[in-house]
Amino acid sequence: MLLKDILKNMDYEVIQGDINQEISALTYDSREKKVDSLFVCIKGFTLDGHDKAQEAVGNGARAILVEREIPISDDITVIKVADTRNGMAKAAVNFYNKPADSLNVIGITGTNGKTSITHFLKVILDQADKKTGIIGTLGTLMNEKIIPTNNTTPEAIDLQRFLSDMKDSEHDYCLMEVSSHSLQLKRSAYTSFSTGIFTNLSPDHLELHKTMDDYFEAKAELFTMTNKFNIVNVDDFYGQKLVQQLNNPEVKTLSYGIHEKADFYATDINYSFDQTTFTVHTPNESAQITIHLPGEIYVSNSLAAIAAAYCNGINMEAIQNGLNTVKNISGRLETVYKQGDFRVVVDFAHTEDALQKALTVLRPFVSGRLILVFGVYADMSENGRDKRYGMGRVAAEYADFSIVTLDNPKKHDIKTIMKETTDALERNKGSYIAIEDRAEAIRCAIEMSHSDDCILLAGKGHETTQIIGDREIHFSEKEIVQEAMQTKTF
Ligand SMILES: CC(=O)N[C@H]1[C@@H](OP(=O)(O)OP(=O)(O)OC[C@H]2O[C@@H](n3ccc(=O)[nH]c3=O)[C@H](O)[C@@H]2O)O[C@H](CO)[C@@H](O)[C@@H]1O[C@H](C)C(=O)N[C@@H](C)C(=O)N[C@H](CCC(=O)O)C(=O)O
Ligand SMILES: Nc1ncnc2c1ncn2[C@@H]1O[C@H](COP(=O)(O)OP(=O)(O)OP(=O)(O)O)[C@@H](O)[C@H]1O
Repeated sequence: MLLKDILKNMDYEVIQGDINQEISALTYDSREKKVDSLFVCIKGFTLDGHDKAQEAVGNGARAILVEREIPISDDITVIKVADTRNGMAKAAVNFYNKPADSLNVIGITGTNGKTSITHFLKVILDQADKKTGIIGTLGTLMNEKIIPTNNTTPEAIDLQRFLSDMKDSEHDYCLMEVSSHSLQLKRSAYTSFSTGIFTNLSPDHLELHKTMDDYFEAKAELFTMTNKFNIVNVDDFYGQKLVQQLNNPEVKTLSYGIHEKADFYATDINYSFDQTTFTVHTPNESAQITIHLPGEIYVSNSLAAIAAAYCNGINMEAIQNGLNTVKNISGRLETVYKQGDFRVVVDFAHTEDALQKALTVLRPFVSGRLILVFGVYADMSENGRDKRYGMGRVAAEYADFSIVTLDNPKKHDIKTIMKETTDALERNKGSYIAIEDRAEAIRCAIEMSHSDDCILLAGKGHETTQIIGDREIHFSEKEIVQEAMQTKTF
C-alpha cells in the first residue's frame, strides 16, 4: 500500500522523503526484520522507540512515524504526528482496510469476567454455526487454533492484523477482551465494535490510571466505539454510572443484573459446586439455563453473554445448549484435584473484589476449612500498598487460614510485598503463615489439609509461569498439586 494511503485521515507533517512509496509492512519493534516497512516510534514505559529508529532502518524500515524529529539518513521518509500511538492505530486500520467493519466485533471490558464471557459467547455462537474468533488473555483463537500473545489486547498493528486474518478466513464474529490499558494506550482506537459489554469495575491497574475515575473513563471509551448495542451490568456501581452517561440514540443500551431491575435478569437460581441452574428473563421470553461453574459471578457473566447473543439475533435454544457445554474454563474456579469432599481449586482472582467473590462462592460448599494460598501482584506505589492491604483484609475475613506467598513479584521488593500483605492479615486478625516460595506454599497447604477442606490457589489461574526479577520460570499449579497429592494421606 502507498504510504500516503496508510496516512489517510491523519494529521501529519512530512519531515523528509516521499509518501508516494510502497510500504509492505508495519512494525513498532525495531528488532523485527521487515523489508520496506513503516516503523512507528513509541515512547514506552521502559524505553523510547525513537532511539531505536536506526536499528529499524537496518532491519528494513523505509519510513518512520515519529513524535519528535530524530537524526536519520536522507533516504528514509520521516512523518511526524502529535501522538504516535494514535497514529499507529490509524495507520494499522488503514493498512488492513478496516477489517472490523466486515466482522461482528463484540468488545468486553471491565475489571473481572471478560475472559469467562468470551468463552460463554463462543460456545453459544458455535451452536448457532457462527464462525467465531477470540482475542483475549488466553491468546488469540482463530480457526480453532490458539496463537499466544503478550497482552490481553494486542498492540494496534497486531490487533488489526488478527482482525484482518479473521476476516480473510471468513469468521462471522470476533470476541475481544478490551483492557483498560488498550483503551488508554490507543491499541484498539478506530476499531468499530457492534456491541460493547461492561462487566464491573473495582480497584486494579491503578499504577496506570492513578484514580478510579480515570480507570472508569478509560473503560467508558469503548462505549463510544460501538454501533449497535451497549450491554451493561447494573449490579455494579460503575455500570449504573455508565448507563446514565450513555446517550447515543443510535446505539441501544441494555442492562443485565441479578440484584437490580434489568432488561436481562435471573431468578430461581440454584447453586451446587459443579452446576448452577437459573431462569433467564429477556425482554421477550424466559428460559431455563444450566451452567457448570459455581456461584453468582458466573450467573452474572452468563447473563452478559446471553444478552449479547440475544441482541445479535441468536435463538434461545443455541444459548441454552451452548452454555450447557462449558464444563470448565482454564484457571477459573477450576477444580484441579478432588477426592470425596476435599478439593483443590485454582482461580485467577488477583484483585480484592475477585478474591472476595471467589472465597464467597466456595464457602457454602466447604464443610471443613477454606484454606487460601495467595500473593499480591502490584507495584510499590501507594495504590500497590492499598491492593496488598485490601487483599490481605479479604483473606483474613473470608478464608479460615491463609498462606501468603508470591504472585509474579517481577522486580518489586519481595520482603515489602510479603510484609505489607501479612500486616494486613495481622491487623484484621486473620490466621496465616507466610512462605515466599509459591510451590512450597502449595505443598504446605496440601500437607496441613484435612479430608473435608477446600484449598483455593488464587492469582495465577491459567498462567504457567512465575516472574521473579527478570526471570520467567515454568510454574504450573496443576502439576505441583498432582505431584504433592501422590504422597498425601488423610
Ligand atoms: C506496561 C505496559 O503496558 N507495557 C507494554 C509496553 O511495554 P513498554 O512500554 O515497557 O515497552 P518498551 O520496552 O518501553 O518499548 C517501547 C517501544 O519500543 C519498542 N522497542 C523496544 C525495544 C527495542 O529493542 N526496540 C524497539 O523498537 C517496543 O516495541 C515499543 O514499541 O509495550 C509492550 C509492547 O507492545 C507490551 O507488550 C507491554 O505489555 C506488558 C507485557 C504488560 O505487562 N502489559 C500489561 C500491563 C497490559 O497491557 N495488560 C493489559 C491487560 C490487563 C488486564 O486486563 O488485566 C493488556 O491488555 O495486556
Ligand atoms: N463477574 C465477576 N465479578 C467479580 N469477579 C469475577 C467475575 N467473573 C470472574 N471473576 C473473578 O475474576 C477472575 C478473572 O476472571 P476473568 O479471567 O473472566 O476476568 P478478566 O476480566 O478476563 O480478567 P483479566 O483481564 O485479569 O484477565 C476469576 O478467576 C474470578 O475470580
